[in-house]
Amino acid sequence: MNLASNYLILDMAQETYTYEGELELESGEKLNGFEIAYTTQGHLTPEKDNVVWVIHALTGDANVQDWWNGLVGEDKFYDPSRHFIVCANLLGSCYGSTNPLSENPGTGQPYYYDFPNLTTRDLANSLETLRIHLGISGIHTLIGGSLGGQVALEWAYTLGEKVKNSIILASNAKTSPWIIGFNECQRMAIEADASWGDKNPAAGKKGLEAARAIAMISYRHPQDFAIKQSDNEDKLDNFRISSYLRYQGQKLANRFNAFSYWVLSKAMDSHDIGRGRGGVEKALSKLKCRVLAIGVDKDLLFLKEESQMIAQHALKGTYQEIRSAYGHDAFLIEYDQLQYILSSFYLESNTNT
Ligand SMILES: CC(=O)SCCNC(=O)CCNC(=O)[C@H](O)C(C)(C)COP(=O)(O)OP(=O)(O)OC[C@H]1O[C@@H](n2cnc3c(N)ncnc32)[C@H](O)[C@@H]1OP(=O)(O)O
Ligand SMILES: N[C@@H](CCO)C(=O)O
Repeated sequence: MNLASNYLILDMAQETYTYEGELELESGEKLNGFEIAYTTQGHLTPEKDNVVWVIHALTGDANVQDWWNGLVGEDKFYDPSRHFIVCANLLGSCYGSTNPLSENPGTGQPYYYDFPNLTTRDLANSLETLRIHLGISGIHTLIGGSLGGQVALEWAYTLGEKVKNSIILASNAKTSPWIIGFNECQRMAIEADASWGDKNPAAGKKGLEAARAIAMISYRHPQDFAIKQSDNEDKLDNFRISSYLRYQGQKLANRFNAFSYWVLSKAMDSHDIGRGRGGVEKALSKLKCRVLAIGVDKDLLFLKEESQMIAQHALKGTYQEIRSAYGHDAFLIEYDQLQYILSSFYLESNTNT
């Protein structure tokens, strides 16, 4: 960890934080200790005013400079020579944080199907323990897309004045029935795999392939597929899009597992910033930070209207839009537009990072 260094440390290695207490979950269950894998890049200024905390999406990890390499890294918009960049692997995910394949301290065996249900609020609470551990008193910018945006919004609510700017990309304040429906179809695909139910890390792997293929249809726009996956020659079968979706399914199943996918997709379903707080609009109006909600014009999953709604009800909210045929995944890809939108946002408030 580079918190106290006087020197620029641009290299980043993943570290693990262990929380030894009990995390009380919204479900009423308790997680008896957990680990969070995280990375930091750059160093904290003496004023501790340069923290950029990034929260990854459904299948991301703590290595933000890899999956957001057009935005984070040396000479990029968020640059470790100026910013102290933190990214943690979400609880439940399989990239180093406690997840269903981790050992259940109660049994000495992996949790598998006994891993508790998590909500986006639980995920935010687990990040809060890491913030305290790192001695970060204030966050200049909290930023995340999709599931990461949901967790960021939840966390911004409880952080209050400890966060100055929240940037919520292709996300929402409450998960819509449309998104829950997509997630349910994906979990049905996992359940339809005969190996689901086995106590084995590979259980549900074929089902996960199908789940990712279903998800890809929601992450892209028909225009993107028309451009990239149309067949030129006359065909009766073996269409290009079929091989693309199968390939994407295999690619994910080779780097992820069905247990973490299940837990995180359920967490996404649970998201509702207004639960127990008098509703979504009231909760948004209580956010103390500036909120930049960025929608994607062709996002078929997290509709741009949902981002607009965040900006409309947040006390200090702004809406900006990415125009992209990629659809939902544009927030991971459209770097030029993102840089322009982010620059304008910081210029407007004179809160240069
Ligand atoms: C350890 C880790 O990897 S963790 C973190 C990485 N992932 C994340 O953070 C999650 C967020 N990232 C993502 O979801 C994705 O990486 C995105 C959205 C940014 C980009 O998605 P991609 O799959 O790279 O892009 P795209 O949809 O263009 O697909 C390209 C791939 O499909 C293949 N492909 C394209 N068309 C076809 C086809 N018709 N048939 C078969 N394969 C095809 C390409 O060869 C390419 O393969 P490759 O990934 O092995 O190079
Ligand atoms: N493509 C993203 C999901 C959409 O936010 C991911 O795999 O994490």
